[in-house]
Amino acid sequence: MMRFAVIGAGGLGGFFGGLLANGGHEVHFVVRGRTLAALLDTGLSITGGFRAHLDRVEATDDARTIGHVDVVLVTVKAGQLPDIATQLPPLVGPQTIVLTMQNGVEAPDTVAEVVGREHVVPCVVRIFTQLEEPGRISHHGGAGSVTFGAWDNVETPLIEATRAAFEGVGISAPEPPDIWVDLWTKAMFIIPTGALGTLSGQPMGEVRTALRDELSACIAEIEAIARARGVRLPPDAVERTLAFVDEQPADATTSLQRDLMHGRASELDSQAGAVVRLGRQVGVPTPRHDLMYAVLSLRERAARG
Ligand SMILES: NC(=O)C1=CN([C@@H]2O[C@H](COP(=O)(O)OP(=O)(O)OC[C@H]3O[C@@H](n4cnc5c(N)ncnc54)[C@H](OP(=O)(O)O)[C@@H]3O)[C@@H](O)[C@H]2O)C=CC1
Ligand SMILES: CC(C)(CO)C(=O)C(=O)O
Repeated sequence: MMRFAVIGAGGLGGFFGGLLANGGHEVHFVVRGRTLAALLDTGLSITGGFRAHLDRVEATDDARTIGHVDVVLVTVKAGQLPDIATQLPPLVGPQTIVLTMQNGVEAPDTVAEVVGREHVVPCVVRIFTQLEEPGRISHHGGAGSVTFGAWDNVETPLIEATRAAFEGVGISAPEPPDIWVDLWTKAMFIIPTGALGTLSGQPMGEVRTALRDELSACIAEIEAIARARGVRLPPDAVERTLAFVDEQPADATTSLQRDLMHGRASELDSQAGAVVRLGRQVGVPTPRHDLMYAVLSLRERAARG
């Protein structure tokens, strides 16, 4: 059995932490406010395709009370990473690995600045979960997968054991050939579909047909940045991404899209914003993302009040 710390107990943190605790692993949640009170008072439940109920879970708002763990799951939203910087160091011993589960491509670097890249294991989640209320998580759709790998893609016994822990609780966790390819591949899917979907007010079925040329051009902007950064994408990365979009249910939307459509703060800055920033860094023009980011920033500002 392994020792985990899970920072945040929202859709992803509550889901993974709950399943791992239910599977007999030692899991400590690092949470705050209402979530801390709910976890300590009523435990944690997961509904949907995966189910679990835990009357009691270990939770604290101070990671120093936990000490070193084998694995940290960082599950706050990308924009919340700076707020947890002080919670990370007490959890990280010489061997500890820290999985960054955020959408977008910047979280591994952000977390590496705090704990060192030798501890960071970038992670890509292809599972849909939702925080219903503190301590109550729902799972939607298929079983999905979680992929992760070391910064240099070299498998270690601890990463292997973590894979086995996920698999042991029913979560597919295959070893990706190159985690950076995986991370950018998901970004090429989620960022353009989310931004175009929000701007048009349409789900993926409409975006991939009525806006196919724009979608393809947006994906190509992200592809160009990835290549400029040395990510070894396959030659037909754009076509593969379009094919993946085509496989999604016609009414699918992304979490960013749902957040902005409902007037909630979103991960716009770490998605379209990151494309604009990283494009400038490597000298790749991103005119479509520049425009989408500028327009959607007005919505984001309104949502943040
Ligand atoms: N859910 C999903 O299906 C998927 C999500 N992702 C990515 O995973 C990341 C997390 O998403 P998701 O789980 O849905 O988001 P949620 O908003 O459901 O969960 C984030 C949790 O982090 C907590 N949190 C924020 N700041 C702190 C802090 N300083 N200390 C302790 N807890 C904190 C929040 O609690 P509080 O109420 O206290 O703010 C909240 O419960 C995102 O980057 C998302 O893009 C990727 C793939 C799928
Ligand atoms: C599509 C999904 C749920 C993939 O798991 C996602 O990551 C998002 O909408 O932000």
